[in-house]
Amino acid sequence: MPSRDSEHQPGIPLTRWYRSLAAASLRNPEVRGPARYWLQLEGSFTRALQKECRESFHVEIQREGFGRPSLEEAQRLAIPEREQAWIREVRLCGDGRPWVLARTIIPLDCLEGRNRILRNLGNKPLGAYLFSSPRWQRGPLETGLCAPQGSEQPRLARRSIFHDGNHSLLVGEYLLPILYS
Ligand SMILES: C=C(O[C@@H]1C=C(C(=O)O)C=C[C@H]1O)C(=O)O
Repeated sequence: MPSRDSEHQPGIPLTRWYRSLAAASLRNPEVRGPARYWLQLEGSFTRALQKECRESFHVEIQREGFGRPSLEEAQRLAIPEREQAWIREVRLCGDGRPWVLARTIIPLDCLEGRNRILRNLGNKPLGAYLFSSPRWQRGPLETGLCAPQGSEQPRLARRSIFHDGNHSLLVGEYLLPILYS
């Protein structure tokens, strides 16, 4: 069954998540179009975007701090419903314009020890940290269908959990149409 996330903050669209691209395609065949490459890319999204840039790539923080994840996110991460987490929302920008919105939920127990650095990433891409260490393993990619907003807002998204031993964090990436059209 797809899961519906209904408590998101402004900027990140309401999104219905599917276990696979095939399952999402039954609702919206657009996932099989040019966006498919980005939805299924296994390696670092940051690195792949950097390669597409002609001039520059940067991460722009939209929101970073403690907050309450949505109920759906808490369930996905198997953390208590009302527990605070570190929430990071950024725009990944190529050649001066945003290409992707990203929302990351980092549970409290994932911010301890060497992972304390996750609270101080600032404009450094999270992907660079996650993919620089073999400790972090990515779980399966989910495909998201976003509630309709403006024509320049995300319609499609991807999400996965990264695991470091017993600790997990949830990274959602929302593709702006300019990335693939
Ligand atoms: C997980 C990755 O990290 C990217 C960088 C992010 C950030 O800096 O907050 C957020 C999500 C990703 O798009 C990746 O590069 O694959």
